[in-house]
Amino acid sequence: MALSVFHHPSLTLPSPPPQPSPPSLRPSPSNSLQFTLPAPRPLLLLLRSSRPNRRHSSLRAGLSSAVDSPPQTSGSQPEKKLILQVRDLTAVIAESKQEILKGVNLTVYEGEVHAVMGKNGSGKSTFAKVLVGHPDYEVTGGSVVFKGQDLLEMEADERSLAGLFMSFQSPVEIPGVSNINFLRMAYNAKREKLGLPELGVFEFYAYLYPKLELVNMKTDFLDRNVNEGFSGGEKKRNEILQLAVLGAELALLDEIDSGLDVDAFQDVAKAVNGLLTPTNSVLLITHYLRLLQFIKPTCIHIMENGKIVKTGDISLAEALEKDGYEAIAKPH
Ligand SMILES: Nc1ncnc2c1ncn2[C@@H]1O[C@H](COP(=O)(O)OP(=O)(O)OP(=O)(O)O)[C@@H](O)[C@H]1O
Repeated sequence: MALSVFHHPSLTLPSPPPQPSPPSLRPSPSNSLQFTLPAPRPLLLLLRSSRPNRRHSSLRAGLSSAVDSPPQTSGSQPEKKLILQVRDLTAVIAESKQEILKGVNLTVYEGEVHAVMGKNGSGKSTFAKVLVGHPDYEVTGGSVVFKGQDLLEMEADERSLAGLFMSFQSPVEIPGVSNINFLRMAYNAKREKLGLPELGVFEFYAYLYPKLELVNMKTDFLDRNVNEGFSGGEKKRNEILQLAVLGAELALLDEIDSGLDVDAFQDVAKAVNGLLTPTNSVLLITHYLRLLQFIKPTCIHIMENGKIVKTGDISLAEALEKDGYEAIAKPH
């Protein structure tokens, strides 16, 4: 799921590209859907449920030691804006109350790319999903400040409108909603929040078309239902298309490199790099050094058993590739 898009839509709306090809929207019954969908809370659709993820009342004291990014500024350089500050975040699975996050600490400044690595089941995806307010999880302690606001007090769609985007490891299918309708609804919801007029079908297509090129995606995918029948690689491209359209000040990208063929991997990595600006930030979850050689991280964090246990530079991922987790993921 971003505009140079990583910018807030209001700041980055391009002037309509000259003579876009007419949208491949046919005045068919299926297309009429796009005009009749209920008021857009499209990001909630991606979370599968509209159950809000409210902060648990019994907040506990932090459990782990802080592991932040290295110092961000030096000497006369202008101070960077703090985008995300996670302190001692704990969370459980809402249904079973099993604790998954056991005190996560992480600080992200504007323009930074953070990578979170870790063994299967260590809690990486849960961390990202908790940040976007996924209803499967309940926060039990700690704090998250996003651009100066208490993120945990915000509903999932408010988080998205505030500039947080997540591309899911297993993107959800949304039957009955075409990709272009979904994108337009989500984008117009952001514009509405900014007090901007909605974009009509043709205006939106003009805005969308260059982004399709960015991710090297065929227009055929616009008329198909969101992710329905998409291959794994097509879903990943579609996630990055969503990001390109919606923009984000912080994009959480969960294993965008998994299941991609060589060409798709390069397209996706290039597209993410193309969306990076000095003022937006990315948190990448990945298992592979290869992605981090394309999208250069500011820092790499290793998550183990629901905590970040180590933070370093690219050499951490290199050591991991060479020696595996046992060799490097020792709590300090
Ligand atoms: N909704 C859920 N219901 C039951 N168990 C869950 C749920 N969400 C997460 N878990 C469990 O929490 C643990 C952490 O899962 P998570 O998906 O965050 O791991 P991960 O580090 O992203 O793993 P991977 O690298 O395999 O993607 C796992 O043991 C997982 O089975």
